[in-house]
Amino acid sequence: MSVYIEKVKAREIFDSRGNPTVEADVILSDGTLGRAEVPSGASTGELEAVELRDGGDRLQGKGVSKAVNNVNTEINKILHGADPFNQAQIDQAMIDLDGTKNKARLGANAILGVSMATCRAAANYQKVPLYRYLGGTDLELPQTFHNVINGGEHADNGIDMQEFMITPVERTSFRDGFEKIANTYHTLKKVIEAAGYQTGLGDEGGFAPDLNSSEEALKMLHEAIEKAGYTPGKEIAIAFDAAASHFYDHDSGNYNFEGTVKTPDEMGDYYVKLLSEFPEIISIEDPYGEDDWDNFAKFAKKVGDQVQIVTDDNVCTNPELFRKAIKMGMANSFLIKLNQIGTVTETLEAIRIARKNGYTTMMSHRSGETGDTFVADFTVATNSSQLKSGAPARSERVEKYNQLLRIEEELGENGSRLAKFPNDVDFD
Ligand SMILES: O=C(O)[C@@H](CO)OP(=O)(O)O
Ligand SMILES: [Mg+2]
Repeated sequence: MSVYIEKVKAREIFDSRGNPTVEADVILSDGTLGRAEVPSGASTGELEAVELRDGGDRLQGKGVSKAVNNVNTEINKILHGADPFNQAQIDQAMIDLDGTKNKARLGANAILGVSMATCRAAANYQKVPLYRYLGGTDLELPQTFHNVINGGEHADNGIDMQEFMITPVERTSFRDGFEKIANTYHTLKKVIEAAGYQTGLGDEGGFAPDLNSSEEALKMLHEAIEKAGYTPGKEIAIAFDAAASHFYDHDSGNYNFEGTVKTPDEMGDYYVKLLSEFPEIISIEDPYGEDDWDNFAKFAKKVGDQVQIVTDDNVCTNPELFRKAIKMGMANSFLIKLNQIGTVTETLEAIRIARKNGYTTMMSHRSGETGDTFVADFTVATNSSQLKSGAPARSERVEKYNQLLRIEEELGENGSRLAKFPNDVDFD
């Protein structure tokens, strides 16, 4: 082996919500550096790998010095001399060192930082872009989903559903699609202002007007698409992440949704009504709570042939949980978040399982983000076809899209393939 890992080290930096998070460096024996920053979620699934926080409370600005220390001591010790091109071996060594099922001892934030930084160091050593190092050839640019109205745990307003997204359908290039999204975003601001609401932003850069209903948010999106000069469903479509665990009542099994109590069936009727009112809705994420697998599966079976149903909080990018969901037929799409599982290798395994079983994959940022664009390269490298990374505003979100613009340029604007929704999968 000509080059090996000389040193691994980490430090505490801050994320887009002003909370401490981990940055990891992997330094190779020839001095090559790979660096990665770890994002952090708010609406986290119960079964996510553990983000190690000093004092344990993830949203109170608590530090990550324990996770940083684990990188600088134990992880540094076992990875010294390791082959940076053997990603699977490196990830497995950290999993074994941790010794728990959910990375609770060393912290998924510690392990993921090193896992991603290793990919970067290897790519830098070979002097190839990250997406090439991880993905090789035959790559496509994803369809992007932009959260432009924020609710739920991402905003302080009366909307219970978490994310209202717009996505470009008909587009001649990635750039063309992104320009259409930016135009719609600017028009949406005017629509919200005209209706007399504030246009302050939520965690993911979308507007957070104090509306009282999700339906009202969808109406505004519909109006903004039209006023921007596009046809809803043709050039620009709509998707939402209900993140329903947030309004699920575990005791009664009902949903406390925007001033009403709905049974699971009533919740389903509500979504069906939204689908008929807004036929431009093409994707629904987490319509049911994370403990409500049966109703989730029932709903997916009912409408899954007409709309993409994405599962996030229930399955947490965990290959084992993916298998359970597939057996139950509980959705037709998986959300993919690196830090829910904690290593690059396990994330690749989750994507492979999804693909083999005809599920689409939507790659995702976290609501607490950094300037790191790893997720953009990773989406292209894995041909994940879909990426949600927030609004076309605020640099921790936009940098991911800017990276995709650069990748499109590198691949050759006319020669690059654009992902087709829904990832060439037939929902029937
Ligand atoms: O629920 C989600 O899909 C994510 C990302 O948008 O939010 P968070 O990072 O807060 O879990
Ligand atoms: Mg979600």
